[in-house]
Amino acid sequence: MCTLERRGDVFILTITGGDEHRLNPELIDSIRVALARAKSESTRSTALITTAQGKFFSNGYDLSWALSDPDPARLRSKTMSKKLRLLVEELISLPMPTIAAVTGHASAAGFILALSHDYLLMRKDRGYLYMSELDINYDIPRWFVQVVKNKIGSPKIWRSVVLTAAKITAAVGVDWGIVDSAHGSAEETVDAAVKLGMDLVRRKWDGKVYAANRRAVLADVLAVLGSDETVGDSGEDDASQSKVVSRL
Ligand SMILES: CCCCCCCCCCCCC/C=C/C(=O)SCCNC(=O)CCNC(=O)[C@H](O)C(C)(C)COP(=O)(O)OP(=O)(O)OC[C@H]1O[C@@H](n2cnc3c(N)ncnc32)[C@H](O)[C@@H]1OP(=O)(O)O
Repeated sequence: MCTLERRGDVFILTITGGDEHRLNPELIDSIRVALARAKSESTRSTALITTAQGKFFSNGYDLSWALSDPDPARLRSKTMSKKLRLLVEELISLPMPTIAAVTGHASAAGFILALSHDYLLMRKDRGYLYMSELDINYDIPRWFVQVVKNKIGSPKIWRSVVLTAAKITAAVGVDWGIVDSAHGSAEETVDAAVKLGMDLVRRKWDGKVYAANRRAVLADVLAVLGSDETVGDSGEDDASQSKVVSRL
């Protein structure tokens, strides 16, 4: 699950445990509760850092949980997708700057979670940013692509990220304009994130204005997030399931 601590004027949301931090409803809700608490305690001088314990930031959706869905209507995958979209919208609407301190692998939905922060700092000694859908035979959701396009400036990099499923190290991420800065270890990454957060809170921006302006910058993502993208008809065979679930 996750914890929320306050270090001076910076909130640190940590996804805890040594597992893959797969994004299922339980973990997503735990993160959302922490965000709501940070929001309730926010002032003109606060910032949020999201990080994780272990070798994963988040290895993406909890596919085994979703695939074990007894409901032919695939309610589990719809629930997982809807909750992640709510979480991303809440991050985009948070009245304070947000920083992802990526201290481990961030795959697919986990990569999207990291990208949904204003800043992305990453350890350079290990960890990949990895949009893995092509490698695991799933169509990428349109809203994932919208996040990639909003956050990454070059169509050639979109192609590398989505159409080659590149395993992107921090150094390459800096090169490609995805990672703001690369650091020697998980601890150094979090320390750098705290320093960045403290620098940002010194500007004493009005959180409501910050959130409104971020929503304007990410209006294209919000527009796609909100559209009711549901899974297609049930009962399709495995081969076509990726088509079925591609609109999650
Ligand atoms: C059918 C109806 C129901 C539908 C059900 C589905 C519902 C959901 C629909 C999906 C919709 C599409 C959208 C999908 C979203 C998702 O999130 S789906 C899930 C996505 N997740 C994944 O695909 C998992 C991907 N992860 C991995 O493949 C691996 O975990 C990893 C990221 C590649 C890491 O590998 P791992 O072995 O786990 O870890 P490590 O041992 O740390 O690393 C492997 C080797 O790499 C070396 N390494 C690590 N970092 C670096 C670095 N920065 N630089 C260089 N090398 C590095 C590391 O040392 C290891 O090397 P070796 O020791 O030599 O192996």
